[in-house]
Amino acid sequence: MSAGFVPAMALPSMNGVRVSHGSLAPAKSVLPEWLVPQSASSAATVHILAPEPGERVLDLCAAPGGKTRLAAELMHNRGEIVAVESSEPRLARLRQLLAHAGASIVECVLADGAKWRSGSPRRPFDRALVDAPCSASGLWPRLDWKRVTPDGVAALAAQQFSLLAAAAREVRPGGVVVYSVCSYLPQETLAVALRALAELPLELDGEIGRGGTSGAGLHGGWGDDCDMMGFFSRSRKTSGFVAPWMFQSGKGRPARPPRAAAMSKRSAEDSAGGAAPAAGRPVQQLGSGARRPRPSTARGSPRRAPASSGRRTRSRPGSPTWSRWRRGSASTAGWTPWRGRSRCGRGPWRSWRPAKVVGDIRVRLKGGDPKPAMETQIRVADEEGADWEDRPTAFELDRAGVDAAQMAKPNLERILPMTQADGLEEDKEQGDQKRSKT
Ligand SMILES: C[S@@+](CC[C@H](N)C(=O)[O-])C[C@H]1O[C@@H](n2cnc3c(N)ncnc32)[C@H](O)[C@@H]1O
Repeated sequence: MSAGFVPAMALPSMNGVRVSHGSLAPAKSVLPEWLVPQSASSAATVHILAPEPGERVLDLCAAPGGKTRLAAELMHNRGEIVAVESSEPRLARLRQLLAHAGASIVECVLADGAKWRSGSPRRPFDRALVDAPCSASGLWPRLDWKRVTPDGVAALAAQQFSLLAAAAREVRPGGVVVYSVCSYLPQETLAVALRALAELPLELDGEIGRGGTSGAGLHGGWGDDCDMMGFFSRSRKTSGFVAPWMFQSGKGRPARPPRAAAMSKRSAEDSAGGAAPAAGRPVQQLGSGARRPRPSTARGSPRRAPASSGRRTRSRPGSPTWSRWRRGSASTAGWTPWRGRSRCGRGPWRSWRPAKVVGDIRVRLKGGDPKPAMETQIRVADEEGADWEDRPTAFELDRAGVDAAQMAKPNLERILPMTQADGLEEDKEQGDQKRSKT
């Protein structure tokens, strides 16, 4: 291990790494065939979905299949994944990739995910991933802004909602739905998630992240009802993503979430304030004003108190601003969903900024065959304009080491506390700003 490097248990447990310097091409040439490059955001999304061996999982927008493949891996190739894709050529790529990976539990289906029905209502899915088609604004600067129009974004948002509705329909009560897009735009992220919470029988896990959490273009506007996780990097080779945790309302919700302790979920009774919710109705009305009492967790430890109750409620369902978000006409005036240096300055949303960076995982490849080495850096910038704080680690890539690392627990425990601290910083900073204005 090189001097100055500290062990950071983070990296390999994500099952996905980011090559942040240079192109992926050299990385591919030194990576052994059995080690497949995947972006950190893609990997994290699947860890949020957290499929377990033996479960039934629905992947509604599956091709080219990186997330499906990782899901199959996390399930130890046991259980069932139905991977739906609407494009035939892309479905062919998906099949090829899965065959190459030996993921034999995946059934590939050519269909419009929004209309697809499993046909076996007695066997609903445990989890569903809606990795929806989007403007890909999070992929800037790879994105061609000319292709992104407000009308196009509105259409994508409508499609995302339809896909979410299909997922909500197919998932069992208590099952998990993860919605992810590579976009900063609130029409596709915030507005879709809010609409889903208001109109579908879905409920955010109120435990994770607390207080808006973690960049991703969603930092701030949600008070304590928001559970988002995002990775945005200021580096050029970056992708962003947003992944709200949601789960189907109703009985049967797991008392504790799989894998990440921080992802505990309310029981049906908790989420309805004492009474089990009626099936098919939204159980969480964010705009209702009243904050539910916070029950204790399944482990018996008290939940965190809300950081700043009542703060910034104007974007909640039913409010005029929320309606404007839905129509895509809301302005960001007086609302500060993003901080950080603007890298989106060329688009029609030039006043909107990328989220503050909350974390990034980088990998630098050194050496070559027969023993390539990876040098990883966990980087965090917790203030606007702040430079990265480097917490790198290095390890040698050999088959045994990587296998062991991939079996390790996901990195969410490490990332989530980071993002929670992030929310606290935000509270403090906004308080300071208010004070200096008055
Ligand atoms: C963001 S990509 C998904 C990436 C994929 N989950 C992965 O990890 O490789 C979105 C995919 O959804 C597909 N798609 C778009 N509309 C769809 C629909 N209505 N139903 C199913 N798939 C759709 C697109 O063809 C595209 O392959």
